[in-house]
Amino acid sequence: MAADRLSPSSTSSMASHPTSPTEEPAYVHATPSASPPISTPPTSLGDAASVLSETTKTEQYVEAHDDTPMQHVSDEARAAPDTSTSETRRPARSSRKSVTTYNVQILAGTAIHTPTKYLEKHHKNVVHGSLEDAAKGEVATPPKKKTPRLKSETSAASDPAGEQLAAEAAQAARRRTSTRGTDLRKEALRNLAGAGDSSVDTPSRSHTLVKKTLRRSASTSTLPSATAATSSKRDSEQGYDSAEGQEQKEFQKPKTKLWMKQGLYVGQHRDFDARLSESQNRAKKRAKKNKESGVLPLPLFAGDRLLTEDPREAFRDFKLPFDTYSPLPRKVKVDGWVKLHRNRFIADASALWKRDKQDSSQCYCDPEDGCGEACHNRIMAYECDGTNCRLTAEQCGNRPFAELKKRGKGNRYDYGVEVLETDERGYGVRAMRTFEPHQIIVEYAGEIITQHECERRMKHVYKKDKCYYLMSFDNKMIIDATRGTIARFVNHSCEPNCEMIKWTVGGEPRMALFAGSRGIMTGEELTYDYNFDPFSQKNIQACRCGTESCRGVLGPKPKKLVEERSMASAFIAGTKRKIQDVLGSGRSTSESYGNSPKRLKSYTGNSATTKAKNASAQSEAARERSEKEAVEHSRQIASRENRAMKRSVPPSGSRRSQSAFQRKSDLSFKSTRLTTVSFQRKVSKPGALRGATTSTRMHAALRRPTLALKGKKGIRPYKRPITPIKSSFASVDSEDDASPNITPASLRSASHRRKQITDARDVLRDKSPSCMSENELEGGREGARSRARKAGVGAGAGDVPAFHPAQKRSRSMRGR
Ligand SMILES: C[S@@+](CC[C@H](N)C(=O)[O-])C[C@H]1O[C@@H](n2cnc3c(N)ncnc32)[C@H](O)[C@@H]1O
Repeated sequence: MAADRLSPSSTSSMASHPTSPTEEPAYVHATPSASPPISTPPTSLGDAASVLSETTKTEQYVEAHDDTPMQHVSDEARAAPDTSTSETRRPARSSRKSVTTYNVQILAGTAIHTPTKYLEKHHKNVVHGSLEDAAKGEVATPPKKKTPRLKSETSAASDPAGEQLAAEAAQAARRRTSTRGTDLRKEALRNLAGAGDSSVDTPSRSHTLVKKTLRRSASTSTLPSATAATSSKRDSEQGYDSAEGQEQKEFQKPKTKLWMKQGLYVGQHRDFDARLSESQNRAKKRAKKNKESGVLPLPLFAGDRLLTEDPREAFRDFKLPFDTYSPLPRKVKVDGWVKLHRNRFIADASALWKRDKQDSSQCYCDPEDGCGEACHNRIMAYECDGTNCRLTAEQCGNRPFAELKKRGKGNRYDYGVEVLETDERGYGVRAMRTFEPHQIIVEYAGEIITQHECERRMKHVYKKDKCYYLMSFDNKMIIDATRGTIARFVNHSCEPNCEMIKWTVGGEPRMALFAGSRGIMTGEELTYDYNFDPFSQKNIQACRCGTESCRGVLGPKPKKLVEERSMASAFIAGTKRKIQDVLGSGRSTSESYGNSPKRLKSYTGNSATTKAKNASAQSEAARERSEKEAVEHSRQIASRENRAMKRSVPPSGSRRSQSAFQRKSDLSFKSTRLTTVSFQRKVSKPGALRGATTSTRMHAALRRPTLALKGKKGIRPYKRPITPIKSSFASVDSEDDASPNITPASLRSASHRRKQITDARDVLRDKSPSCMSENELEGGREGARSRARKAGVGAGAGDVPAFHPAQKRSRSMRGR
C-alpha cells in the first residue's frame, strides 16, 4: 500500500537508492533509548555535523502537512542532489529515510507565531518511552470495551515513531484547549494502539492515523471529543483497510448530537426535557404518572373475580372498551341551544311563585331500610334531606337530585346522556351508560315563566318554530326549556322507557326524567310518553315512535274501561287521572296534557290569548271539581277503614297479643295514611300509586285491630304523623266522627267495645299506674269523651281508658 502512494519522483528515488529487502525500517527497530539521538537526521551536507548531535533539530526536517511519508524522502533527495560523494560518511540513505521526523510546529499549528523558546520547551516535554507507560501514567480512563487486538500488538506498542507522533499530537492538542487536548491525547493514544497493530504490515497507516488526528484537531475544533472517541473506537474495531475511504465520509457527515454516557448528566431521567423548565418537567412527569392505564382487564376474565371476591382485596379500577359506552362516532352539536343547569325564574315569575313550605314530608326509615321502597318521602316523591330524614346521606337511598348533582361533577359518562340525531324526529337523547329502574337520569330545567310570558313568547318569539320546549309546572307556571337542560330533547314514545316526574326537593318542585321499570341500557334512546292533548285538531302531530302499540299521534293515552278494573284500582286510577288531568303536575308521562309542550303550543297558537283564557278557566273549574272528588274519595276510604277497625274485636290483655295487635294496628294505620297521602299528593309516581294500592290491600288483610294499649311501659308508643299527614287525618277523623254512616250495628259494636275498653283500662291501671301523669290521663279522658260525644255515644269519664295525648288520634281511629 505504501508503494501505491509513492509519487513518480519518489519512485525514481527509491529506484536509484534501493534498500535491501531484508532491511527493516528504522522506526520498527528503534528503541525508546535510541530515539533522541537519531530523531533529527541531517538534511544537507552542512548539516552533517548534526548527525551525531545530542540536540534535536525539529526545524530542519519539514514535512508538508498533507504529504505522505514517502514524499518527504523525495523532497530530501531534491534538497541534496550532490550528496552522493559523501555517502560513505553518512548513514545509508535508506536508514535515514526510514527515520521519520516531524515538525512539531506544523503539527501543533503554531509554526507561524510560536517563538522558538516555547517550541524548545515544548519539545522537551514530548513524551518519550513506551506507549503503555504513557497510557498508564497519564491517562486514567475508565475501562472501555476491549478493542480486538492483532497478533502484532506487542511490537506495535513499542513503536517509537508512532509513539512520538501520538505524543506530539497530544501535546499540540493540549495547547489548544485543555479539555479538548486531553481528549485528543487520549484519542491519539488509543489510535496509536490500534495503529501499532497494523504498522508492521502497512507502515503508512500510522501516518494516515496521525494525519487524521491532526486534521481533526485543526478543522473540527467544536466537534465533541466523544465523537472522536467513538469514531476512533470504531476505526480500531474495523481496522484500517478502508480507512482512506471512510475518512472522507466521516468528515462530510453532518454533526449529530451524541449523548454523554459519563459526566454531569449521567443517570439523568430520560423524561427530562432540557428545553422545558424544571417545573414544566415536573408537571410533565406528574401527568405521565396519572395517565390511565391502557391495560384492559376484560370482564370476561377478570370481571367475575372483581365482582365476587372481597372488594377490599380484589378491587381495582378497570376500563371498559370505548365502544361499550360510546357507540356514537361523534358528538352532536345543536345550534342555538343555550344550556341551563337549573331552573331560572324570569321576570315576575319569581314574585308570583308560591313557596308552600307547609307541604312537607317526613320519613322514619331505619338505616337497614336505607329509605327504600317503603320510605314515605320516596312514595310521595319528596327527596330526603337533613330536615325530613334521620339517616345520613350515605345511608339514605332517596336523594336522587343530590345524586344527580354529584354525577354532574363527573365526566360525561357519569352524567350519562347525550344528544343524538334521529331520522324523523329531529334530535333525541340517548344513554351513555346504564340506568337502574326508577333511577334519576336528567332534570328537566329551564326558564320558569308565567302564563302571560309564555303567551308572549309563543306569539312573538317562537311563532316560526316547529318545536317547543314548554312544560306545565307548578303554581300555574311553565318551564320553558328552549334554554335549558338536555332533557328538552327527549322525544315521545308510546312505549316509553322513562317517566317525567315532579319531585319536591327542599320544599321546591323540580321536574326530572327517571328510568322506567325496565331500566335503561347503554345506547338506548330515552323517551317518555308526552301524552299530550293537541287541544285542537290542527295541532295533531303524527307519532313516529315506531313501537308496536303506537297510537299514531302524539295524543293522550286511551282510557281503560272502568268495568275491567277492580274497585280499588278503579278508584285509584280514576282519582289519579282526575288529579293529573286537572292539576297538570307530577308525572308527565302519563300525566296531563298540561305537561306537553304541544299543549302550550296549541293554546297559544291562533287567537292564542282567548284560547289560553278559556283553557285556563276550564282547567281551573275542572281542577276544583276534581279536588273535591279527591277529598270525597279520601273521606270515604278513611271512613271505610275506620269502620273496619271499629268492627274488629281487640284481643285480651295478654302482653303478647297486645303487642301483636300494636304492630298490626300500626301497619293498618300506616297503610291508611299512605292511601290518604297518595290522594293528597295530587301528583303521583307510578311506584307510589302501586305502593298505595298494595298498602290498601295489605290493610284489608290486616283488619283485625284490637285495642291499642299504648302508654304502657314496654309498648312502643305511636308516632305522631308529620304535618301533611296529620292534617289529612285530622280532617278525616273529624269527618269520620261526624260521619252519617253510623248505623245501629255500629252503635252496638261501639257499646260492646266500650265495655271491653273499660275492662282493659282496669287491667292497665292495676298493672302500671305510673306510666302516665294525671294530666295525660285527664287529657286522654277528655279527648275520648269529646270523640264519644261527637260519635253520639255516651261516654263517661270512667268509661274511657287512659291514653297518651299522642295516641289520641290512633285511638280515635278505632275508638268506637
Ligand atoms: C320537546 S321536542 C323534542 C326534541 C325534538 N325532537 C328536537 O329536535 O328538538 C318535541 C318535538 O319533537 C318531535 N317529536 C318528538 N317525539 C316524536 C315522535 N315520537 N314522533 C314524531 N315527532 C316527535 C315533535 O315535533 C315534537 O313537537
